[in-house]
Amino acid sequence: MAREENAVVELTGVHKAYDLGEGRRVVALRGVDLTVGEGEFVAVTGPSGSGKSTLLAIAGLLTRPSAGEVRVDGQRVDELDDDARASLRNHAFGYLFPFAALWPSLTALENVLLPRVLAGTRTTDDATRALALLEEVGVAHLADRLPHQMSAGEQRRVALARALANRPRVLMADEPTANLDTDTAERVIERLARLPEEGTAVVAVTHDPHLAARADRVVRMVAGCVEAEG
Ligand SMILES: Nc1ncnc2c1ncn2[C@@H]1O[C@H](COP(=O)(O)OP(=O)(O)OP(=O)(O)O)[C@@H](O)[C@H]1O
Repeated sequence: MAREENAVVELTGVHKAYDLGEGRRVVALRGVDLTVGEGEFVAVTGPSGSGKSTLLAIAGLLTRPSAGEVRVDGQRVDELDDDARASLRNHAFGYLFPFAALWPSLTALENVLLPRVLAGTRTTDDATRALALLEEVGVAHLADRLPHQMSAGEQRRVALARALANRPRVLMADEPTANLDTDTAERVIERLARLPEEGTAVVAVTHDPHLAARADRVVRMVAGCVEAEG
């Protein structure tokens, strides 16, 4: 298959089977091709169990495919060792899940700074930028709060700020608006929609038509295959 020049993440012929033990397995992906271009916003939709989260986990280097190829900036990454994949995750990817998963003993600001510490790339203006990221999603006034001192929606906004701390090449978002009130969901969608112009591509698994409507491309999964793109 011809490779696109500006592709950030490329999946080619990706299969994924989960082993349930005793010889049983579930086939989650059946030969998926997906290309995410630089600064592109891709929404992934489809019924429950169709393989959306598995696709996101493989494209985000959180899971290895059973077969097929995964490339980041043109380089094969499915066969890299765990350390190299972890380093790439820290430097090139941001992640957003339907739960905030903040570090409970760190304040909101410290949570946003954490990816910089983990990537070993901290600079003196990080705190200013972290505060600006919190400001963009309307929670800068909570910078000193611990996660348990914030509402679930506030924690999710802190998690979005944290996902952007390393200026990722790609943000992998799994149901980023699930269980959020309308205002918070709208705020999250607006922030995601601005990322492409900042050079960050977005892959968002979603059931939310408001979010899908803002994407450059909608990929629909059915039974482990990409059904259609629109
Ligand atoms: N860790 C796992 N072990 C075994 N089977 C799994 C595992 N994760 C997912 N599966 C199975 O793989 C298939 C695809 O699951 P996946 O979570 O990717 O679907 P999805 O489209 O994201 O679903 P949903 O919209 O319900 O979150 C399903 O049949 C699921 O039961």
